[in-house]
Amino acid sequence: MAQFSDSLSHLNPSQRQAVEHVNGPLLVVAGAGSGKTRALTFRIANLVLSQRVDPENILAVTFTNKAAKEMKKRVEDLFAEQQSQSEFGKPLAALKEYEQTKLRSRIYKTITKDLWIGTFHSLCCRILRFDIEKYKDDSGRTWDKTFSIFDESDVMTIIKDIIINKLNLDEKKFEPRNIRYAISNAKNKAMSPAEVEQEQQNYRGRVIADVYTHYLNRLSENNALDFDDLILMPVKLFRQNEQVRAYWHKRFRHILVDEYQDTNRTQYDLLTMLTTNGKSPKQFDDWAHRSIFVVGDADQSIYSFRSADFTILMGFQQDFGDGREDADTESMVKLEENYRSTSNILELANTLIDNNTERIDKILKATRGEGERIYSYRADNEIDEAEFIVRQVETLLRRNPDLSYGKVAILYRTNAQSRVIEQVMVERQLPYRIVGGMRFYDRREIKDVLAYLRAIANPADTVSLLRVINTPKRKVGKTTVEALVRASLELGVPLWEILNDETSVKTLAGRSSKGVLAFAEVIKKYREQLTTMPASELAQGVLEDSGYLDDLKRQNTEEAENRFSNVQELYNAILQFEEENSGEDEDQSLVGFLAGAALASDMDDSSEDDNRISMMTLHASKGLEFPVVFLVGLEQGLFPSFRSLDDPSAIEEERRLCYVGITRAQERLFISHACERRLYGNREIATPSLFLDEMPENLLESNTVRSRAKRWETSDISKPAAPKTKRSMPQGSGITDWVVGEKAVHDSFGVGQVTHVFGTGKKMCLAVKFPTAGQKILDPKLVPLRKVE
Ligand SMILES: Nc1ncnc2c1ncn2[C@@H]1O[C@H](COP(=O)(O)OP(=O)(O)OP(=O)(O)O)[C@@H](O)[C@H]1O
Ligand SMILES: [Mg+2]
Repeated sequence: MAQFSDSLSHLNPSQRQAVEHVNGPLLVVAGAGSGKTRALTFRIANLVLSQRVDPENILAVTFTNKAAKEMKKRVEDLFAEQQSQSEFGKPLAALKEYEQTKLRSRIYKTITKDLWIGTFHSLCCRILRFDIEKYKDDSGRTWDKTFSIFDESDVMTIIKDIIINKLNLDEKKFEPRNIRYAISNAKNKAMSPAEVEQEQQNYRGRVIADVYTHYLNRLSENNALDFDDLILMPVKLFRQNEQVRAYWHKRFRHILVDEYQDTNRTQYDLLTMLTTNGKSPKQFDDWAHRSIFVVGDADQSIYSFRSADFTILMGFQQDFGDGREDADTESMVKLEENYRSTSNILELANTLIDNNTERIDKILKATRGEGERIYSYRADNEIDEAEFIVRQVETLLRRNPDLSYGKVAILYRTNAQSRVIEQVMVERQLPYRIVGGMRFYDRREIKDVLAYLRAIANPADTVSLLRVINTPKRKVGKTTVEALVRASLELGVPLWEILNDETSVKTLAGRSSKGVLAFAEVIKKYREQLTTMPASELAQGVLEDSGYLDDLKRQNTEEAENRFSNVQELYNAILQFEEENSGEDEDQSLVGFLAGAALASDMDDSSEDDNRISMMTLHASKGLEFPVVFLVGLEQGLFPSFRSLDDPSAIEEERRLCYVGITRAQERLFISHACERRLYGNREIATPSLFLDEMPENLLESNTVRSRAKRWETSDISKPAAPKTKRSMPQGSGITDWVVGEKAVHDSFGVGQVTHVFGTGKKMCLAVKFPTAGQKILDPKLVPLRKVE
């Protein structure tokens, strides 16, 4: 019978050493395309298939959804091949199609359910779905399992609301985006609002701390987390609760991390706590049945703006390797052969990265032939650049029958660059897809549907309720919404409690109350069926009852049709989720689906095999490879970016990004720059990138003699005018007849106590708590309310 160890012959001796090193810590460092990810996936297969490790004991982490998907696919292939040999005695390809499908679907289950392969965010989300109820933050805030995950636009909505409406600040002086950035930074450094204030010691620091506090409250009131919390919270929970930590430590006996150079401190803390159960790695003495295996390349560290720190990679051996008494094996393996690129491409990459000073020299030898020279194109402008790409793709495909659109990638520095290229591709009818660009889950209609579902699943999620309270239009105006929100804030109860009470809604919403009540009715109806109705049925029901689908149909425009088919695609995703989780003890609930959706990226990824040109930013291209690569926009101020121009270490990071881009190419690499470019609305003369200057002439072929780079002096990127500051709600100062604490008699509800007085004079309303009917908001001018003497 074939053994998995036979497959190890597809590895070189160093890779094999890495794969077969079973317990203890191991670091694999190596340049691009040297088979790090391959070693990691083989190692997973080897642990399960040769070492008989239970898949549940394995955790493999990486940074992007696309990379995680790729990793799952590679592991699935290895498992399938092995299973086919041992069950049928022949290779997978020799099986009948239905046998292959059956085998693969069985393996797919193991890989997605037992084996944890995913991004840091998805891993943490899964942990929190088990244990979040055991967590309490420093101010006693708590969350429950139905938590929502707020994305960047939800977060900005909250921050803006706090700055403008809550604190009445000028958003021009305190730009929401900057404040958001400061808060995220503080969170990642585990700083509390008080510590932020202390550190800055000025008015701005006080404002940030203030917004930060309100923001934290708002998240917990909504039973929601942001992306920073997803990783921080498990770390804090592990510090707080030894039992929880010990459970996960025991479970993940083998931890594997790809792209380790991009870990930040929090992620490092999480990994260490899982590995050593809170002990310092040096003191940890139970390596007999566990391992931590990390692979990375410091030259590909490109996420310092998200606090990634490649010194963590460099410190691995010191942290985990040295000083261990049972360190009988080496704790580091180097891989020195590149299997991906032609030697011309590799030499270009190696020469470029050699200009960085903050690096450790390493060897990366080519194993493939010289290949063709790199073609460098100087375009007149961005349109000419796009036309060049399209022309080249057409020619390459005509001349080379083995090539197809799916083997071509276009990489750029910023998302904005894609538009012109897309336009030309559409004109020339070339199929393409944007990888990780406008995410499926960021589209308006998808966010609307998810908001409905989140509002149903999580009663505290006010942000979602507000998103759809008037979508489709139900004649619920801004004033009504403000009145409802104000009441919930003043009473300190979730908005839902107000919406769920007919009397209160009628009082506050007046003529709009019909729309509000209809909306609340739908949410209520499905909330009652949350645990009994399958997620797909629930989604369909809510979309029909809310009028959302009808509204799209009625619009009868191409755009609405598009949106309609996206909504259908989401429905398909829910069905798929249910199928994948159809086992007895599996989570098929709406809450389970929503957690996955919050973390998913581009749904286009699912059609992996389709034959389209891939377009993406350089950041999104990490870990991937393509036979043909176009690296565009090599201009000063664009790549390297203008922000990095006066900062040597930022330039080094841009250079690493360029290194990542070049090393994605297997056979052919095209690089281009334009002499003039319109970007962010301004037409600018562009100067070739300094990186072009650093590339050896003998490797390049070009449509022009290159001129030496001149620095791009200025970059006047004007910001769009900020919207006008909203006025805060007027505060009356009249005297009311009613005071808090007074008793009131209502014809139907009986005797109650006034708990709150809203507004004054004609606008006055009361919140009254009745022993049987609960809290109601009432307008004493409209309903008979008597005082009790
Ligand atoms: N020993 C080997 N023999 C033949 N091909 C190999 C070998 N190791 C890796 N490869 C191939 O080389 C290519 C690069 O491998 P892989 O993606 O694992 O590299 P990597 O080091 O992870 O690259 P990156 O740094 O870009 O993430 C892949 O196509 C892989 O299948
Ligand atoms: Mg890799």
